[in-house]
Amino acid sequence: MTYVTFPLDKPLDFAAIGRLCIDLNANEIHRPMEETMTFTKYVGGSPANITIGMARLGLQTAFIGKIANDQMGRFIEDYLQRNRIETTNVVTDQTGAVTGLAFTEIKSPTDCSILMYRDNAADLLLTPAEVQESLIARAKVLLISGTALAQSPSREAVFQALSYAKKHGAVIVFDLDYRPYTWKSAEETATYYNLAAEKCDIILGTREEFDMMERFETNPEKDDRITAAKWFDYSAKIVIIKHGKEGSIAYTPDGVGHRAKSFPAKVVKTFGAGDSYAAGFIYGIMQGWTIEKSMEYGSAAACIVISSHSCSDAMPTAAQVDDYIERCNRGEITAS
Ligand SMILES: Nc1ncnc2c1ncn2[C@@H]1O[C@H](COP(=O)(O)OP(=O)(O)O)[C@@H](O)[C@H]1O
Ligand SMILES: O=C(O)C[C@@H](O)[C@H](O)C(=O)COP(=O)(O)O
Repeated sequence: MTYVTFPLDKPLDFAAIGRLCIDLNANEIHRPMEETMTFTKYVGGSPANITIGMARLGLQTAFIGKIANDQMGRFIEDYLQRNRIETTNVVTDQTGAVTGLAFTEIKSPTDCSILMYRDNAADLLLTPAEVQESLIARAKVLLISGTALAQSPSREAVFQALSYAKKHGAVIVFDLDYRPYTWKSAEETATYYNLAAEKCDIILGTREEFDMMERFETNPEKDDRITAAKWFDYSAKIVIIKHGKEGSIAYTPDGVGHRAKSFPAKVVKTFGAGDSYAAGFIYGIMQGWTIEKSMEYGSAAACIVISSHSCSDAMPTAAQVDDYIERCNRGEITAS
């Protein structure tokens, strides 16, 4: 059964809009941030990670965003280009804004946290006029990520991108990517998330992210089926609710709840799971695979990333995902 139809005549497989940042991941793991002395620098930002994931899987990709006019901004642009990601709509800020930083603390395979430095971050300064309609017109898929809705003018830039995507028939994916510290109030957050979600074909988020969106609704049992059903009255064809290690469930308008097996992983850190899962899942759906097979692919990609030190740099190729699945099926990989 096909739930989403992609405009196959378009040359660009995937475009994402939003945050381009830096991850500084603790080198000394299994200790708190207070005792961590050194970090390794990677490109970060959830939509950037997903785009890197899609490029590694062999797709034609582009990014729409704004970088700081500094060494960090140039590092990000160079990394995207080395990964064959089109940067014609990566705009350089001219106001002195800086690159957002995410310092990660890896206390244990299950206890990780992120300290974000996002004052005057360049990515939130992308304006609607800077979003290239011609790029979105070429794309089969546009991915938006919730954090870009947190402030103007990036919020308006995302809504402008959504309107171009609708006009030109791109499939729209919404990764909720809710980072509370970027927002002023819970009411504002829920309002803009709901307005954006109405326009999207595929919505992916954790149970906690959907809880935030249901602030003005009644779902006392936090029932995934009730959560998903709302969006089928708008544009959604697939709604995925993620439950960490327990796996995820994908709902479709026919009322089916699709589940897929998850895989064991030797976990180094928990973050990066959602981004790699999104890349693997969207890739699978774009290949015309079933929802279950696509979810399985996303889960395997997630296992590879959480077993590694980085998020972006660890994004697997298709051969690496296939190999991981085969090794799991042969019982060669066990959980940590
Ligand atoms: N510890 C784990 N072991 C195996 N797979 C995992 C683990 N944690 C996450 N995953 C996989 O990654 C997917 C997304 O993870 P999740 O933690 O829900 O997202 P996010 O990183 O956005 O919070 C899960 O549905 C699951 O397939
Ligand atoms: O999104 C960020 O700004 C930080 C990411 O690069 C990061 O490492 C991360 O948190 C990944 O998020 P997840 O995939 O939702 O766990």
